[in-house]
Amino acid sequence: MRYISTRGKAPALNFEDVLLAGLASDGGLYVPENLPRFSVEEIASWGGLPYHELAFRVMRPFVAGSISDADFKQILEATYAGFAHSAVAPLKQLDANEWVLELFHGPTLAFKDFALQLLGRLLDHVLQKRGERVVIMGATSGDTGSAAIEGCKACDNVDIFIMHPHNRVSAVQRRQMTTILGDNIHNIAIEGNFDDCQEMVKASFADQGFLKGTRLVAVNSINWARIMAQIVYYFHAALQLGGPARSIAFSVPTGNFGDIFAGYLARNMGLPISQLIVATNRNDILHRFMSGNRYDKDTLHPSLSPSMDIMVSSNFERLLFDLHGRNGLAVADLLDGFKASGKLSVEEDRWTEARKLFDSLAVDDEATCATIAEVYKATGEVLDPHTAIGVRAARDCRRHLATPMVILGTAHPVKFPEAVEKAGVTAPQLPVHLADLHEREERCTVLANDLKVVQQFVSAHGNRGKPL
Ligand SMILES: Cc1ncc(COP(=O)(O)O)c(C=O)c1O
Ligand SMILES: N[C@@H](CCOP(=O)(O)O)C(=O)O
Repeated sequence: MRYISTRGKAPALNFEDVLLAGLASDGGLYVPENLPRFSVEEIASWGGLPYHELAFRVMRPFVAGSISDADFKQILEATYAGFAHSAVAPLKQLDANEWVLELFHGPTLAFKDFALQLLGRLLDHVLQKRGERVVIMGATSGDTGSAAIEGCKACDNVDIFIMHPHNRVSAVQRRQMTTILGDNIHNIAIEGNFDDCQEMVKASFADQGFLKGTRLVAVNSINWARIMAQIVYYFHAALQLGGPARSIAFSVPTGNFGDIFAGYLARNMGLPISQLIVATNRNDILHRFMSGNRYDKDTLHPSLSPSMDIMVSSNFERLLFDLHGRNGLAVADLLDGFKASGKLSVEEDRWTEARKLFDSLAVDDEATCATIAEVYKATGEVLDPHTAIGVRAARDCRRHLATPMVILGTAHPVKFPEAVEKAGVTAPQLPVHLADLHEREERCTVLANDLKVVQQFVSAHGNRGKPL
Protein backbone atom coordinates (compact mmCIF):
# COMPACT_ATOMS: atom_id res chain seq x y z
CA MET A 1 0.00 0.00 0.00
CA ARG A 2 1.26 3.48 -0.89
CA TYR A 3 0.23 6.70 0.83
CA ILE A 4 -0.02 10.16 -0.72
CA SER A 5 -0.20 13.63 0.82
CA THR A 6 -3.38 15.72 0.85
CA ARG A 7 -1.31 18.68 -0.41
CA GLY A 8 0.04 16.88 -3.46
CA LYS A 9 3.73 17.66 -3.22
CA ALA A 10 5.32 15.24 -0.74
CA PRO A 11 6.70 11.90 -1.94
CA ALA A 12 4.44 8.84 -1.68
CA LEU A 13 5.44 6.55 1.21
CA ASN A 14 4.83 2.97 2.33
CA PHE A 15 3.07 2.13 5.62
CA GLU A 16 6.24 1.90 7.70
CA ASP A 17 7.40 5.36 6.64
CA VAL A 18 3.92 6.84 7.11
CA LEU A 19 3.81 5.42 10.63
CA LEU A 20 7.08 7.23 11.35
CA ALA A 21 6.15 10.41 9.51
CA GLY A 22 3.26 12.30 11.12
CA LEU A 23 2.80 15.29 8.83
CA ALA A 24 3.96 15.01 5.22
CA SER A 25 6.88 17.21 4.17
CA ASP A 26 4.49 19.55 2.28
CA GLY A 27 2.43 20.05 5.47
CA GLY A 28 -0.31 17.67 4.31
CA LEU A 29 -1.72 14.50 5.85
CA TYR A 30 -1.13 11.05 4.43
CA VAL A 31 -4.03 9.02 3.00
CA PRO A 32 -4.01 5.67 1.16
CA GLU A 33 -3.49 6.07 -2.57
CA ASN A 34 -6.24 3.49 -3.15
CA LEU A 35 -8.72 2.50 -0.48
CA PRO A 36 -9.35 -1.26 -0.23
CA ARG A 37 -12.96 -2.27 -0.91
CA PHE A 38 -14.63 -5.38 0.51
CA SER A 39 -17.70 -7.13 -0.91
CA VAL A 40 -20.81 -7.60 1.22
CA GLU A 41 -20.14 -11.37 1.12
CA GLU A 42 -16.61 -10.94 2.40
CA ILE A 43 -17.70 -8.63 5.23
CA ALA A 44 -20.52 -11.04 6.15
CA SER A 45 -18.00 -13.89 6.40
CA TRP A 46 -16.29 -12.02 9.27
CA GLY A 47 -19.34 -12.31 11.58
CA GLY A 48 -18.43 -13.85 14.95
CA LEU A 49 -14.67 -13.30 14.66
CA PRO A 50 -12.85 -12.17 17.82
CA TYR A 51 -12.01 -8.45 17.68
CA HIS A 52 -8.30 -8.93 16.90
CA GLU A 53 -9.06 -11.24 14.00
CA LEU A 54 -11.57 -8.83 12.53
CA ALA A 55 -8.97 -6.09 12.98
CA PHE A 56 -6.48 -8.19 11.01
CA ARG A 57 -8.87 -8.57 8.08
CA VAL A 58 -9.88 -4.91 7.95
CA MET A 59 -6.37 -3.45 8.36
CA ARG A 60 -4.25 -6.02 6.51
CA PRO A 61 -4.38 -4.18 3.13
CA PHE A 62 -3.12 -0.98 4.80
CA VAL A 63 0.05 -2.52 6.23
CA ALA A 64 0.72 -4.91 3.33
CA GLY A 65 4.32 -4.78 2.16
CA SER A 66 5.56 -3.31 5.47
CA ILE A 67 4.51 -5.75 8.24
CA SER A 68 4.27 -9.50 7.73
CA ASP A 69 0.94 -11.23 8.33
CA ALA A 70 2.41 -13.31 11.15
CA ASP A 71 3.85 -10.26 12.97
CA PHE A 72 0.70 -8.20 12.45
CA LYS A 73 -1.53 -10.99 13.82
CA GLN A 74 0.64 -11.32 16.90
CA ILE A 75 0.70 -7.55 17.49
CA LEU A 76 -3.09 -7.30 17.16
CA GLU A 77 -3.72 -10.19 19.53
CA ALA A 78 -1.49 -8.59 22.18
CA THR A 79 -3.08 -5.16 21.60
CA TYR A 80 -6.65 -6.15 22.30
CA ALA A 81 -5.87 -8.77 24.98
CA GLY A 82 -5.31 -5.84 27.37
CA PHE A 83 -8.90 -4.59 27.18
CA ALA A 84 -11.07 -5.15 30.23
CA HIS A 85 -14.18 -6.43 28.38
CA SER A 86 -14.11 -9.79 26.60
CA ALA A 87 -16.00 -8.27 23.65
CA VAL A 88 -13.38 -5.45 23.52
CA ALA A 89 -16.05 -3.03 22.18
CA PRO A 90 -19.43 -4.18 23.56
CA LEU A 91 -22.75 -2.68 22.47
CA LYS A 92 -25.19 -1.54 25.13
CA GLN A 93 -28.81 -0.96 24.18
CA LEU A 94 -30.29 2.35 25.33
CA ASP A 95 -33.62 2.37 23.53
CA ALA A 96 -35.50 0.73 20.67
CA ASN A 97 -32.87 0.21 17.98
CA GLU A 98 -30.47 2.62 19.70
CA TRP A 99 -27.08 1.42 21.00
CA VAL A 100 -23.92 2.79 22.58
CA LEU A 101 -20.71 1.20 21.31
CA GLU A 102 -18.58 1.20 24.45
CA LEU A 103 -15.08 2.15 23.35
CA PHE A 104 -13.78 2.80 26.85
CA HIS A 105 -12.66 -0.61 28.12
CA GLY A 106 -9.00 -0.05 27.26
CA PRO A 107 -6.40 0.89 29.91
CA THR A 108 -7.05 4.66 29.82
CA LEU A 109 -10.84 4.45 29.50
CA ALA A 110 -11.31 6.25 26.16
CA PHE A 111 -11.55 5.24 22.51
CA LYS A 112 -8.00 6.41 21.91
CA ASP A 113 -6.70 3.12 23.34
CA PHE A 114 -7.95 1.25 20.27
CA ALA A 115 -5.39 2.99 18.09
CA LEU A 116 -2.69 3.96 20.56
CA GLN A 117 -2.25 0.53 22.12
CA LEU A 118 -1.62 -0.63 18.56
CA LEU A 119 0.53 2.34 17.55
CA GLY A 120 2.90 1.80 20.50
CA ARG A 121 3.40 -1.84 19.52
CA LEU A 122 3.85 -1.01 15.83
CA LEU A 123 6.44 1.65 16.68
CA ASP A 124 8.29 -0.75 18.93
CA HIS A 125 8.31 -3.38 16.20
CA VAL A 126 9.55 -1.05 13.47
CA LEU A 127 12.09 0.87 15.60
CA GLN A 128 13.65 -2.28 16.99
CA LYS A 129 14.01 -3.62 13.46
CA ARG A 130 15.63 -0.36 12.32
CA GLY A 131 17.68 0.17 15.50
CA GLU A 132 16.42 3.79 15.56
CA ARG A 133 15.33 6.15 18.36
CA VAL A 134 12.59 8.74 17.86
CA VAL A 135 11.01 11.68 19.64
CA ILE A 136 7.22 11.82 19.82
CA MET A 137 5.41 15.14 20.23
CA GLY A 138 1.67 15.04 20.86
CA ALA A 139 -1.09 17.50 21.69
CA THR A 140 -3.99 16.52 23.87
CA SER A 141 -7.24 17.94 25.13
CA GLY A 142 -7.15 15.13 27.67
CA ASP A 143 -7.52 11.63 26.22
CA THR A 144 -4.93 11.19 23.48
CA GLY A 145 -2.17 12.11 25.94
CA SER A 146 -2.76 9.36 28.47
CA ALA A 147 -3.50 6.76 25.79
CA ALA A 148 -0.28 7.68 23.96
CA ILE A 149 1.81 7.56 27.13
CA GLU A 150 0.25 4.24 28.12
CA GLY A 151 0.80 2.86 24.62
CA CYS A 152 4.42 4.01 24.34
CA LYS A 153 5.74 3.95 27.91
CA ALA A 154 7.44 0.59 27.42
CA CYS A 155 9.00 1.48 24.04
CA ASP A 156 12.76 1.61 24.62
CA ASN A 157 13.37 3.68 21.50
CA VAL A 158 10.96 6.50 22.22
CA ASP A 159 10.95 9.75 24.20
CA ILE A 160 7.40 11.09 24.38
CA PHE A 161 6.42 14.74 24.97
CA ILE A 162 2.72 15.39 25.53
CA MET A 163 1.35 18.93 25.69
CA HIS A 164 -1.99 19.61 27.32
CA PRO A 165 -3.69 22.97 27.91
CA HIS A 166 -2.89 24.01 31.49
CA ASN A 167 -5.96 23.72 33.75
CA ARG A 168 -8.24 22.76 30.86
CA VAL A 169 -8.37 18.97 31.20
CA SER A 170 -10.22 17.10 33.95
CA ALA A 171 -8.25 16.15 37.08
CA VAL A 172 -8.60 12.45 36.24
CA GLN A 173 -7.35 13.02 32.69
CA ARG A 174 -4.38 15.08 33.93
CA ARG A 175 -3.39 12.54 36.55
CA GLN A 176 -3.67 9.68 34.06
CA MET A 177 -0.83 11.43 32.19
CA THR A 178 1.28 13.02 34.88
CA THR A 179 1.45 10.04 37.25
CA ILE A 180 3.10 7.77 34.69
CA LEU A 181 6.72 8.30 35.66
CA GLY A 182 9.64 7.35 33.47
CA ASP A 183 12.72 9.11 32.16
CA ASN A 184 11.32 8.92 28.59
CA ILE A 185 7.90 10.42 29.52
CA HIS A 186 7.50 14.20 29.54
CA ASN A 187 4.25 15.98 30.36
CA ILE A 188 4.03 19.66 29.49
CA ALA A 189 1.17 21.92 30.57
CA ILE A 190 0.98 24.77 28.07
CA GLU A 191 -0.38 28.14 29.09
CA GLY A 192 -2.78 28.13 26.16
CA ASN A 193 -5.52 25.99 24.64
CA PHE A 194 -5.56 22.68 22.74
CA ASP A 195 -5.21 24.37 19.36
CA ASP A 196 -2.04 26.10 20.54
CA CYS A 197 -0.61 22.69 21.50
CA GLN A 198 -1.70 21.14 18.19
CA GLU A 199 -0.21 24.05 16.24
CA MET A 200 3.14 23.61 18.00
CA VAL A 201 3.23 19.94 17.05
CA LYS A 202 2.55 20.78 13.41
CA ALA A 203 5.08 23.63 13.39
CA SER A 204 7.70 21.26 14.81
CA PHE A 205 7.24 18.95 11.83
CA ALA A 206 7.90 21.88 9.52
CA ASP A 207 11.15 22.87 11.25
CA GLN A 208 12.98 19.96 12.90
CA GLY A 209 16.41 21.55 13.46
CA PHE A 210 15.91 21.48 17.25
CA LEU A 211 15.84 17.65 17.11
CA LYS A 212 19.46 17.44 15.90
CA GLY A 213 18.71 14.66 13.46
CA THR A 214 16.38 12.58 15.67
CA ARG A 215 13.18 11.67 13.85
CA LEU A 216 9.89 13.24 14.99
CA VAL A 217 6.80 11.00 15.16
CA ALA A 218 3.14 11.95 15.73
CA VAL A 219 0.62 10.19 17.94
CA ASN A 220 -2.29 12.47 17.13
CA SER A 221 -4.75 11.49 14.44
CA ILE A 222 -2.64 13.29 11.86
CA ASN A 223 -0.77 9.95 11.96
CA TRP A 224 -2.54 7.64 9.50
CA ALA A 225 -2.13 4.59 11.79
CA ARG A 226 -4.55 6.23 14.28
CA ILE A 227 -7.33 6.51 11.69
CA MET A 228 -6.67 3.03 10.34
CA ALA A 229 -7.22 1.37 13.73
CA GLN A 230 -10.41 3.36 14.34
CA ILE A 231 -12.04 2.01 11.15
CA VAL A 232 -12.28 -1.49 12.63
CA TYR A 233 -14.93 -0.84 15.27
CA TYR A 234 -17.45 0.40 12.70
CA PHE A 235 -17.26 -3.06 11.10
CA HIS A 236 -17.40 -4.70 14.53
CA ALA A 237 -20.57 -2.82 15.54
CA ALA A 238 -22.31 -3.35 12.21
CA LEU A 239 -21.61 -7.10 12.22
CA GLN A 240 -23.29 -7.44 15.60
CA LEU A 241 -26.44 -5.62 14.46
CA GLY A 242 -27.21 -7.46 11.23
CA GLY A 243 -24.74 -5.73 8.95
CA PRO A 244 -23.69 -5.81 6.21
CA ALA A 245 -27.08 -7.23 5.14
CA ARG A 246 -28.66 -4.11 6.62
CA SER A 247 -27.45 -0.53 6.92
CA ILE A 248 -26.38 1.02 10.22
CA ALA A 249 -26.39 4.68 11.30
CA PHE A 250 -23.63 6.14 13.50
CA SER A 251 -23.54 9.25 15.66
CA VAL A 252 -20.00 10.31 16.55
CA PRO A 253 -18.88 12.82 19.20
CA THR A 254 -16.47 14.88 17.14
CA GLY A 255 -13.57 17.28 17.68
CA ASN A 256 -10.55 16.64 15.46
CA PHE A 257 -12.72 14.79 12.88
CA GLY A 258 -10.59 11.63 13.18
CA ASP A 259 -13.13 9.20 14.57
CA ILE A 260 -15.92 10.10 12.17
CA PHE A 261 -13.49 10.19 9.26
CA ALA A 262 -12.72 6.55 10.11
CA GLY A 263 -16.47 5.86 9.78
CA TYR A 264 -16.55 7.63 6.43
CA LEU A 265 -13.69 5.38 5.27
CA ALA A 266 -15.47 2.25 6.56
CA ARG A 267 -18.42 3.24 4.34
CA ASN A 268 -16.11 3.79 1.35
CA MET A 269 -14.59 0.37 2.02
CA GLY A 270 -17.97 -1.28 1.48
CA LEU A 271 -19.72 -1.23 4.86
CA PRO A 272 -23.36 -0.17 4.41
CA ILE A 273 -23.69 2.95 6.60
CA SER A 274 -26.86 4.93 6.03
CA GLN A 275 -26.06 7.98 8.15
CA LEU A 276 -22.99 9.55 9.79
CA ILE A 277 -23.75 12.29 12.31
CA VAL A 278 -21.10 14.79 13.37
CA ALA A 279 -21.91 15.66 17.00
CA THR A 280 -19.97 18.64 18.36
CA ASN A 281 -20.06 20.65 21.55
CA ARG A 282 -20.23 24.44 21.55
CA ASN A 283 -16.94 24.51 19.67
CA ASP A 284 -18.80 23.80 16.48
CA ILE A 285 -16.67 24.69 13.46
CA LEU A 286 -17.59 21.36 11.83
CA HIS A 287 -21.31 21.86 12.39
CA ARG A 288 -21.03 25.36 10.94
CA PHE A 289 -19.39 23.90 7.86
CA MET A 290 -21.85 21.05 7.43
CA SER A 291 -24.89 23.25 7.98
CA GLY A 292 -23.78 26.48 6.32
CA ASN A 293 -20.50 25.99 4.36
CA ARG A 294 -18.65 28.16 6.86
CA TYR A 295 -15.46 26.68 8.24
CA ASP A 296 -14.44 29.80 10.15
CA LYS A 297 -12.21 30.06 13.21
CA ASP A 298 -13.96 31.20 16.36
CA THR A 299 -12.87 31.71 19.98
CA LEU A 300 -12.36 28.45 21.81
CA HIS A 301 -14.91 28.02 24.61
CA PRO A 302 -14.10 25.74 27.58
CA SER A 303 -16.96 23.25 27.98
CA LEU A 304 -18.08 20.29 30.08
CA SER A 305 -16.80 18.02 27.29
CA PRO A 306 -13.19 19.29 27.32
CA SER A 307 -11.77 16.63 25.01
CA MET A 308 -13.79 18.17 22.18
CA ASP A 309 -12.74 21.75 22.93
CA ILE A 310 -11.04 22.03 19.56
CA MET A 311 -11.18 25.01 17.24
CA VAL A 312 -9.56 23.65 14.07
CA SER A 313 -10.12 19.98 13.17
CA SER A 314 -7.00 18.37 11.71
CA ASN A 315 -8.70 15.60 9.74
CA PHE A 316 -11.09 17.92 7.95
CA GLU A 317 -8.21 18.29 5.50
CA ARG A 318 -8.54 14.60 4.59
CA LEU A 319 -12.22 15.17 3.72
CA LEU A 320 -11.39 18.31 1.72
CA PHE A 321 -8.97 16.19 -0.32
CA ASP A 322 -11.75 13.80 -1.35
CA LEU A 323 -14.27 16.62 -1.90
CA HIS A 324 -11.78 18.17 -4.33
CA GLY A 325 -11.31 15.02 -6.40
CA ARG A 326 -8.02 14.28 -4.58
CA ASN A 327 -6.41 17.38 -6.05
CA GLY A 328 -3.73 18.17 -3.48
CA LEU A 329 -2.76 21.50 -4.97
CA ALA A 330 -6.36 22.74 -4.71
CA VAL A 331 -6.41 21.68 -1.04
CA ALA A 332 -3.09 23.41 -0.38
CA ASP A 333 -4.52 26.64 -1.90
CA LEU A 334 -7.64 26.44 0.23
CA LEU A 335 -5.64 25.86 3.40
CA ASP A 336 -3.22 28.67 2.63
CA GLY A 337 -6.28 30.93 2.39
CA PHE A 338 -7.58 29.57 5.70
CA LYS A 339 -4.23 30.20 7.38
CA ALA A 340 -4.28 33.80 6.23
CA SER A 341 -7.95 34.65 6.88
CA GLY A 342 -9.22 32.05 9.37
CA LYS A 343 -12.12 31.39 6.99
CA LEU A 344 -12.86 28.65 4.50
CA SER A 345 -15.80 27.67 2.34
CA VAL A 346 -15.94 25.36 -0.67
CA GLU A 347 -17.73 25.55 -4.01
CA GLU A 348 -21.46 24.90 -3.79
CA ASP A 349 -21.41 21.46 -5.47
CA ARG A 350 -18.63 20.23 -3.17
CA TRP A 351 -20.52 21.42 -0.12
CA THR A 352 -23.71 19.70 -1.38
CA GLU A 353 -21.64 16.52 -1.60
CA ALA A 354 -20.45 16.98 2.02
CA ARG A 355 -24.04 17.46 3.18
CA LYS A 356 -24.97 14.14 1.56
CA LEU A 357 -22.18 12.45 3.49
CA PHE A 358 -22.75 13.89 6.98
CA ASP A 359 -25.50 15.27 9.20
CA SER A 360 -24.47 17.42 12.14
CA LEU A 361 -25.54 19.01 15.39
CA ALA A 362 -23.89 21.26 18.02
CA VAL A 363 -24.87 20.50 21.62
CA ASP A 364 -24.27 22.97 24.45
CA ASP A 365 -23.45 22.14 28.09
CA GLU A 366 -27.06 22.47 29.22
CA ALA A 367 -28.31 19.96 26.64
CA THR A 368 -25.36 17.69 27.44
CA CYS A 369 -26.33 17.55 31.13
CA ALA A 370 -30.02 17.14 30.27
CA THR A 371 -29.12 14.15 28.07
CA ILE A 372 -26.99 12.53 30.79
CA ALA A 373 -29.97 12.91 33.15
CA GLU A 374 -32.52 11.71 30.54
CA VAL A 375 -30.58 8.53 29.76
CA TYR A 376 -29.86 7.81 33.42
CA LYS A 377 -33.53 8.14 34.30
CA ALA A 378 -34.65 5.86 31.47
CA THR A 379 -31.94 3.17 31.68
CA GLY A 380 -29.73 3.62 34.76
CA GLU A 381 -26.72 4.05 32.42
CA VAL A 382 -24.27 6.86 33.25
CA LEU A 383 -22.93 8.56 30.12
CA ASP A 384 -19.81 10.67 29.91
CA PRO A 385 -20.45 14.17 28.48
CA HIS A 386 -18.91 13.40 25.07
CA THR A 387 -21.03 10.30 24.58
CA ALA A 388 -24.07 12.27 25.77
CA ILE A 389 -23.47 14.73 22.93
CA GLY A 390 -23.49 11.79 20.53
CA VAL A 391 -26.79 10.55 21.99
CA ARG A 392 -28.41 13.99 21.73
CA ALA A 393 -27.36 14.30 18.09
CA ALA A 394 -28.54 10.75 17.32
CA ARG A 395 -31.96 11.50 18.76
CA ASP A 396 -32.34 14.88 17.07
CA CYS A 397 -30.90 14.02 13.65
CA ARG A 398 -32.03 10.43 13.15
CA ARG A 399 -33.58 9.76 9.73
CA HIS A 400 -34.95 6.18 9.89
CA LEU A 401 -36.21 4.58 13.09
CA ALA A 402 -35.97 1.13 11.51
CA THR A 403 -32.21 1.51 11.00
CA PRO A 404 -30.10 0.65 14.04
CA MET A 405 -28.46 3.78 15.46
CA VAL A 406 -25.05 3.33 17.08
CA ILE A 407 -23.58 6.13 19.20
CA LEU A 408 -19.84 5.91 19.73
CA GLY A 409 -19.26 5.80 23.50
CA THR A 410 -15.92 7.58 23.42
CA ALA A 411 -15.03 7.81 27.12
CA HIS A 412 -15.89 6.34 30.50
CA PRO A 413 -17.95 8.69 32.73
CA VAL A 414 -15.45 8.25 35.56
CA LYS A 415 -13.12 10.61 33.69
CA PHE A 416 -15.60 13.51 33.88
CA PRO A 417 -17.22 13.51 37.36
CA GLU A 418 -17.87 17.27 37.18
CA ALA A 419 -20.19 17.00 34.18
CA VAL A 420 -21.92 13.87 35.47
CA GLU A 421 -22.62 15.47 38.83
CA LYS A 422 -23.83 18.70 37.21
CA ALA A 423 -26.41 16.48 35.51
CA GLY A 424 -27.60 15.35 38.95
CA VAL A 425 -26.15 11.84 38.60
CA THR A 426 -23.64 10.23 40.96
CA ALA A 427 -20.31 9.73 39.23
CA PRO A 428 -19.00 6.14 39.28
CA GLN A 429 -15.87 5.05 41.19
CA LEU A 430 -12.49 4.77 39.53
CA PRO A 431 -11.75 1.19 38.41
CA VAL A 432 -9.34 -0.90 40.49
CA HIS A 433 -6.26 -0.17 38.36
CA LEU A 434 -6.75 3.58 38.93
CA ALA A 435 -8.22 3.46 42.45
CA ASP A 436 -5.28 5.35 44.02
CA LEU A 437 -4.89 7.79 41.09
CA HIS A 438 -5.45 10.86 43.28
CA GLU A 439 -2.67 9.82 45.70
CA ARG A 440 -0.01 9.13 43.06
CA GLU A 441 3.00 11.41 42.53
CA GLU A 442 2.63 13.76 39.54
CA ARG A 443 5.38 15.00 37.21
CA CYS A 444 4.66 17.84 34.80
CA THR A 445 6.34 21.02 33.57
CA VAL A 446 4.33 24.19 32.95
CA LEU A 447 5.62 26.08 29.90
CA ALA A 448 4.70 29.30 28.13
CA ASN A 449 2.68 29.11 24.95
CA ASP A 450 5.81 29.65 22.90
CA LEU A 451 7.16 27.30 20.23
CA LYS A 452 10.81 28.10 20.88
CA VAL A 453 10.45 27.45 24.63
CA VAL A 454 8.82 24.08 23.94
CA GLN A 455 11.39 23.09 21.34
CA GLN A 456 14.24 24.01 23.71
CA PHE A 457 12.63 21.81 26.37
CA VAL A 458 12.37 18.88 23.94
CA SER A 459 15.93 19.38 22.82
CA ALA A 460 17.18 19.43 26.42
CA HIS A 461 15.31 16.26 27.51
CA GLY A 462 14.78 14.21 24.34
CA ASN A 463 17.27 11.44 25.06
CA ARG A 464 15.82 9.69 28.12
CA GLY A 465 15.66 13.02 29.93
CA LYS A 466 19.12 14.11 28.73
CA PRO A 467 19.95 16.51 25.87
CA LEU A 468 19.62 15.31 22.28
C1 LIG B 1 -13.82 11.45 24.73
C2 LIG B 1 -13.69 12.00 23.36
N1 LIG B 1 -14.76 12.00 22.57
C3 LIG B 1 -14.68 12.49 21.31
C4 LIG B 1 -13.51 13.01 20.80
C5 LIG B 1 -13.50 13.52 19.40
O1 LIG B 1 -12.83 12.63 18.54
P1 LIG B 1 -12.15 13.20 17.22
O2 LIG B 1 -11.14 14.16 17.65
O3 LIG B 1 -11.55 12.01 16.57
O4 LIG B 1 -13.22 13.84 16.42
C6 LIG B 1 -12.37 13.03 21.62
C7 LIG B 1 -11.07 13.59 21.20
O5 LIG B 1 -10.72 13.86 20.13
C8 LIG B 1 -12.45 12.48 22.91
O6 LIG B 1 -11.38 12.43 23.68
N1 LIG C 1 -9.65 14.81 21.93
C1 LIG C 1 -8.28 14.60 21.71
C2 LIG C 1 -7.66 15.71 20.93
C3 LIG C 1 -6.58 15.21 20.05
O1 LIG C 1 -7.16 14.52 19.00
P1 LIG C 1 -6.44 13.42 18.16
O2 LIG C 1 -7.47 12.37 17.94
O3 LIG C 1 -6.00 14.08 16.91
O4 LIG C 1 -5.27 12.87 18.91
C4 LIG C 1 -7.64 14.36 23.07
O5 LIG C 1 -8.33 13.93 23.95
O6 LIG C 1 -6.47 14.61 23.25
